[in-house]
Amino acid sequence: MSTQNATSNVTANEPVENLNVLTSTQLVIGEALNKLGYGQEMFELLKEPLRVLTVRIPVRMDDGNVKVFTGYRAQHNDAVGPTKGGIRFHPDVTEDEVKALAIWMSVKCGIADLPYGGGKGGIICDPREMSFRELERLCRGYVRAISQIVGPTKDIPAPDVFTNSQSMAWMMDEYSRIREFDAPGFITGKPLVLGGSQGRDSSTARGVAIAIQEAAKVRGIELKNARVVVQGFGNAGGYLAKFMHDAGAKVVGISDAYGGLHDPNGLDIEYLLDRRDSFGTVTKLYKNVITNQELLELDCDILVPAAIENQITARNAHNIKAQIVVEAANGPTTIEATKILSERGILLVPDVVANAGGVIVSYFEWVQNNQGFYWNDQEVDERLQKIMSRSFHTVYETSRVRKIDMRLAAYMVGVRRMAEASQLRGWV
Ligand SMILES: NC(=O)C1=CN([C@@H]2O[C@H](COP(=O)(O)OP(=O)(O)OC[C@H]3O[C@@H](n4cnc5c(N)ncnc54)[C@H](O)[C@@H]3O)[C@@H](O)[C@H]2O)C=CC1
Ligand SMILES: O=C(O)CCC(=O)C(=O)O
Repeated sequence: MSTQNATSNVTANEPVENLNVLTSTQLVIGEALNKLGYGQEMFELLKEPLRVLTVRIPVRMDDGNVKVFTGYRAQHNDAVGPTKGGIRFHPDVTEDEVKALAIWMSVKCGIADLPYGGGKGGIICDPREMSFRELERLCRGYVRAISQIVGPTKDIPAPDVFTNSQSMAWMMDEYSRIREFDAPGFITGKPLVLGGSQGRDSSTARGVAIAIQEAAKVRGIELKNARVVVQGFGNAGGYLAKFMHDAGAKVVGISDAYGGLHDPNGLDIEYLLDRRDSFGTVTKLYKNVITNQELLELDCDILVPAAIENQITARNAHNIKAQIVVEAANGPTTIEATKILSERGILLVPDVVANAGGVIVSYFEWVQNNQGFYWNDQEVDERLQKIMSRSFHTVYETSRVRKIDMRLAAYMVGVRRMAEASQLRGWV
């Protein structure tokens, strides 16, 4: 093993804040590997995905014209097992973003001790502007384009931003047709009747709620009447707002891509969920909306970014009022902002710990598909609870003992198994 500094080819003190999620992730990976005693070779292996496929997907639109979409599938590291991770449909998808998302999946699976490496997919598109049938054709076209590199024992996709159980159903059907056998274990997040798991729909938020409970406990905050702000009102944010409301907390702010709603006395979450569309949009129905930036700076006890990347940055980290920030979204806080929050004594529970509930129940779904025997709601929930609280405390203790922030602690915990497996396979 080389003893050279693992971060040597990434600039550590950039004068301008780094908003590139891939290079900023590489900094943390490098720092974690250094602390674990690994050198440059391991960093070279883990700093990028092993495989990234770029595909062009022609789709016949409803008006008769053909539109060609660009998509990606990245597989970070499969030393531990098949790669796993969601598929994102969003106009801002980039190759670097998909690569970073795949690396985060590896770290997440390492912390939760799931037998997977990380993968992720994305298509540059705006599903809010597409019809149901156009979306079906896009989902099927994407599966045809990536079918050679995915599969139940190779790489198992799942939902992410602007994809859902219907998208998974189409993708599973297309894969089953190509392979000429029924293949429910190819993808997770499916509808229940197609081999989905109880609890997968709400599992990301359920996991975030468990992380919030544990964080509140260590900070001595009562959840009852705690003021919570949630950015993003889709799968993760919507369920989370409901769980917080059900736990007796006061959800004083929520938002979607078009703005936020604020009521210091608590919002009517049931009503808002009822009025929300399938893309997690609700604020378009209101005149008095605040911006997403204003939302993040609201007076509250617990802040949950549950939308997209780079929302808490060096520009607004000094203005965050919450005592606890729990990342339901992937990558919502920059490295610079992580430092600022940590210096200000704010407890930041990072994405790779907090939002792992989704992939944990996806793993349960895959196990159930493989064994052909299905668990009830309670069995899923108990297993999820166990893994989530174990992950939280392992990372929290590492951060306390090493006197480092929870993000770096999480990476130390998360990369260890993948590094060891890569070494045992003789890759490094
Ligand atoms: N769905 C899942 O199982 C998991 C999701 N996540 C992460 O949670 C986050 C949210 O994902 P989902 O809830 O699944 O997506 P979703 O598609 O169900 O909802 C996304 C929400 O974010 C809002 N949004 C989109 N662009 C925005 C912008 N520029 N500014 C503010 N809000 C914006 C949308 O309006 C919507 O309310 C993402 O970072 C995703 O990677 C993490 C783990 C698992
Ligand atoms: O459920 C899964 O397999 C992946 C979920 C996901 O994409 C994520 O955790 O970011």
